[in-house]
Amino acid sequence: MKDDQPRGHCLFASLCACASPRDSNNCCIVFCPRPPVSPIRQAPAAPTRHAAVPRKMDANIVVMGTESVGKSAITVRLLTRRFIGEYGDIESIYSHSLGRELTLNIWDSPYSEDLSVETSLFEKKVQWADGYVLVYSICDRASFNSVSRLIETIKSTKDYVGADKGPIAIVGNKRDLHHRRTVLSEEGRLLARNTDCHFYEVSAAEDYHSVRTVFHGLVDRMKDAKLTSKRPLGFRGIVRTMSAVFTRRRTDSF
Ligand SMILES: Nc1nc2c(ncn2[C@@H]2O[C@H](COP(=O)(O)OP(=O)(O)OP(=O)(O)O)[C@@H](O)[C@H]2O)c(=O)[nH]1
Repeated sequence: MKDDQPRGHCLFASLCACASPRDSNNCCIVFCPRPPVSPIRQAPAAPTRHAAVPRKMDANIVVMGTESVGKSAITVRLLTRRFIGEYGDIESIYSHSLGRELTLNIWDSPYSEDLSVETSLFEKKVQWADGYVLVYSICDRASFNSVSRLIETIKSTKDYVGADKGPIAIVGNKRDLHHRRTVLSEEGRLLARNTDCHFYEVSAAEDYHSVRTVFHGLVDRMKDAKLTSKRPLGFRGIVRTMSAVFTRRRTDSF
């Protein structure tokens, strides 16, 4: 797509940081209403008299963690294979095709200390999610501590479906900054063992494959759990939620 062309149906083209062209399947769906984002797990197969057409499944993953741990960097690395250094503070849900069978929806939300925003969004995230990527920075002890609290909060949320059906990956990011490390790998591993989660260390800055392993591992576990229907949240519901966040932010900045 040329730079001077209009960006498809994107409602917020000037804000949208999505690197995918508007007419591809991998698109930032908060801003572009075209790709389906229904949390319904299995789209009905088209009726056919011939051999069975594989059903496309949706897998929803929420990426959480405190400020600047690299949530957006990890998400963008997975989607584009690139590390661009600086990322906007934009609440986004990205849709990404994994082969013909699966669409991965990834909800990347900037950290907010505004508890009223966080609390109202948190339950929606848990309701929506099939799996979780909880990120901390290996150079930031407070971010690691906050992952423990996040796990407790997720597990105590009424819509949480349990570790088998809602797998959680604990991800220590910024492994390239090992000279500034304040959290040992062993601590991450131990936390994962004690909380029935899965542990990874990655560098969004330097390594695509470690990031890919996190998401693919999670998806494999979700497939194992045979995704079941959850209460639909609906695309409109999510867009409204996002709009509320943007409105609030814009107001707050004055
Ligand atoms: N060295 C290094 N820097 C990283 C890595 N991942 C992210 N960063 C940097 O860390 C900073 C924060 O990254 P973001 O991806 O914006 O972090 P975030 O968690 O999404 O931050 P919020 O949206 O503010 O909550 C940026 O300056 C990134 O360039 C990494 O693996 N290594």
